[in-house]
Amino acid sequence: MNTKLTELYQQILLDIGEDPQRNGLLDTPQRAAKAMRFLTQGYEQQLDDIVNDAVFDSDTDEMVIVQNIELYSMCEHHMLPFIGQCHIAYLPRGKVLGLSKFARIVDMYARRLQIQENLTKQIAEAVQQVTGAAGVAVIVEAKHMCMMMRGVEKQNSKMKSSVMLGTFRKDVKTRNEFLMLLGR
Ligand SMILES: Nc1nc2c(ncn2[C@@H]2O[C@H](COP(=O)(O)OP(=O)(O)OP(=O)(O)O)[C@@H](O)[C@H]2O)c(=O)[nH]1
Ligand SMILES: [Zn+2]
Repeated sequence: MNTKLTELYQQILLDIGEDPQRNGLLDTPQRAAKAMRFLTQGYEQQLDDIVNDAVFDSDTDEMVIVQNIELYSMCEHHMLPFIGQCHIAYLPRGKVLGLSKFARIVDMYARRLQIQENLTKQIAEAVQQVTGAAGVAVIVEAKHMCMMMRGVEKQNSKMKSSVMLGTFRKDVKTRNEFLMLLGR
């Protein structure tokens, strides 16, 4: 498969002083292109397809939390990975979302070039949109390779970002209940 992206990776190898013809690198441009397509496949996905009508009627209005969803994204400044976890809570209002769909929503937005703040907001707004919930809370905690492998080279710092919508934003008690259930 000789796509444009494959050719560009060949060029990168030359540019960094490598020999794309040496044995170990022969298939590398193609592999790297395939990996990059995978890591950015979120651009080709739509929320409706991801959710696939897995929104079910329910009369519960109690808080639901999906915790520790792994997250692999890439920062839009350096195109280096940031890796962490996402926690999502919502207050259903007549509808609940299929459990796996929270992880699919996280992946859809994570597999794009992102900054963590925007990623957090996009996940929260998507959950709000598909569930019509009374409130949505999202926390993302992640380590950024651009801060670890290069730049300031800090190995232990972690970024935490949160977005609170609806009741989670307006009502301190609800927010505190969420944080308590998360173990914060
Ligand atoms: N707020 C935010 N900043 C991020 C995120 N990912 C990377 N950054 C930051 O984006 C900034 C880009 O800063 P620049 O000064 O333009 O780039 P740089 O010279 O490579 O910066 P250094 O990383 O400080 O070496 C850096 O401070 C990064 O740490 C993110 O998800 N959110
Ligand atoms: Zn970065």
